[in-house]
Amino acid sequence: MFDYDGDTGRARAPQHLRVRGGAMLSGSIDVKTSKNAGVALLCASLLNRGTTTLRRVARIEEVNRILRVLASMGVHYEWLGDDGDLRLTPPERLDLTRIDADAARRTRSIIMFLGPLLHDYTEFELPFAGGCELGDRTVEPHMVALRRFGLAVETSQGVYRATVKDHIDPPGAIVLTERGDTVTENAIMAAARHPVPTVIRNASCNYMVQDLCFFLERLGVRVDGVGTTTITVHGREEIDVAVDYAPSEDPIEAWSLLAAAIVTESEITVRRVPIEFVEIELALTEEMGLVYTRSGEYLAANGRTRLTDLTVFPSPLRAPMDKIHPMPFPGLNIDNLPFFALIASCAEGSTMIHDWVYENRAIYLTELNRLGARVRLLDPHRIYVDGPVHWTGAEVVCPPALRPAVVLLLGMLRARGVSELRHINVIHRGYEQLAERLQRLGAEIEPF
Ligand SMILES: CC(=O)N[C@H]1[C@@H](OP(=O)(O)OP(=O)(O)OC[C@H]2O[C@@H](n3ccc(=O)[nH]c3=O)[C@H](O)[C@@H]2O)O[C@H](CO)[C@@H](O)[C@@H]1O
Ligand SMILES: C=C(OP(=O)(O)O)C(=O)O
Repeated sequence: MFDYDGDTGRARAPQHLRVRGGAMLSGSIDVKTSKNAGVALLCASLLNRGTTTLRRVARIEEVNRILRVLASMGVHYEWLGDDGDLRLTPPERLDLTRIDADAARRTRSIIMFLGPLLHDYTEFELPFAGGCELGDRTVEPHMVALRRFGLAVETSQGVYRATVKDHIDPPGAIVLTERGDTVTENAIMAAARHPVPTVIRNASCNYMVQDLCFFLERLGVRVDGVGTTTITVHGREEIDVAVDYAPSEDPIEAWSLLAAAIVTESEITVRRVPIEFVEIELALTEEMGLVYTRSGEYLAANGRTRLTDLTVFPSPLRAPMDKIHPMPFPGLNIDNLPFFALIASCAEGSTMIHDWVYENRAIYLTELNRLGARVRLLDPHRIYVDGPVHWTGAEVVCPPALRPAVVLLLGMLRARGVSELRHINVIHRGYEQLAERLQRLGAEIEPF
């Protein structure tokens, strides 16, 4: 399994990690900005004729892939310094005939080009959306929403062939058939340059959608109802603004780091946690026995998202009374669910975890059994996790899914002896220098 270097486009050799488990972690660590807002904002930059500057963007493969696609269409981008500040300058007209299909097929986020592109292009092709292997992920809700903006899509030979009608009736109120994050973002971006206000119902109000709305406000697009499931977008036909925006911190990275502390029974402080987006995870884990303190709140650089610093302490955990399951925000985030397999393995008793969202993701969590965990697969969506576990080192190949791969790495931090995690490139898709940052907290990890 090879991955590609975002800057050079060259195939990267597989990378592996050797982990000596058992080290206690200590100190504090800052959460980086989110992958999912990062990719949405890169797509949203296509709405703007002016220069888009994004601050502290996570330097991860998912971002690199979208950048490669944007560059292949003629967008000029440059990293400004070493802090992840990124400037994007669009060409007069995009060249949609030369899209980097290889980079595009490696990400699902490419689907979010549809909303911005339908404003200026009447016919274009995009490679099929790809990404982690989590089972089928529908694109139909995107098509249902975007059809109202005149988009028709035929699929053949690995591409979406899009045509856009010249004249459409105002879409008015759109009811999304799924409360998905990227479908909401696509509908918002389609509405952002539509001259008549569009109401979007059953909208996701998750963190990346909020960041996108805050960004659009900076572009002069009024968005009412941010943070609720009914959003009204007051579009502007032309957007030509030199915009500067800083997306907020990643609740999934925050929860990954808190899970690292829990599994290693360490005391660490995770700084810059977007608290609103991990509140349920935290409340649930508190019920399981987690002891933690939180600082006062302060605002993220976007001026809107509330952040806090969380310090977790070694705590004896017990299994929760009820099953753990995800829900659209404000529910427990589906991308945080895999970390509960790890947390439940540290708790006394049996925990049922129900992943109704993805067809394939729960299955990968049984890989924890190689480290001594007791994860029983009831069906493709439900697992029972028995704890507490005596973790032992093992050699494991990363599953082709980001979060389960990180869950394995964190399990290895606790496992007695030496473990090897192979083909960790999948982790680079969503985490910047995770191994190095864990090392700084005291984890004994060595790349090879
Ligand atoms: C780039 C990005 O932002 N990715 C996130 C986004 O992907 P994205 O928005 O693309 O998620 P999908 O549209 O694939 O939805 C995930 C799964 O949930 C199902 N579904 C979703 C909503 C709903 O109301 N009913 C329903 O059944 C879908 O059919 C699909 O099987 O949201 C996912 C679910 O939160 C997260 O895991 C991804 O990290
Ligand atoms: C499933 C995920 O994201 P994506 O939509 O990018 O595949 C994830 O972040 O775990």
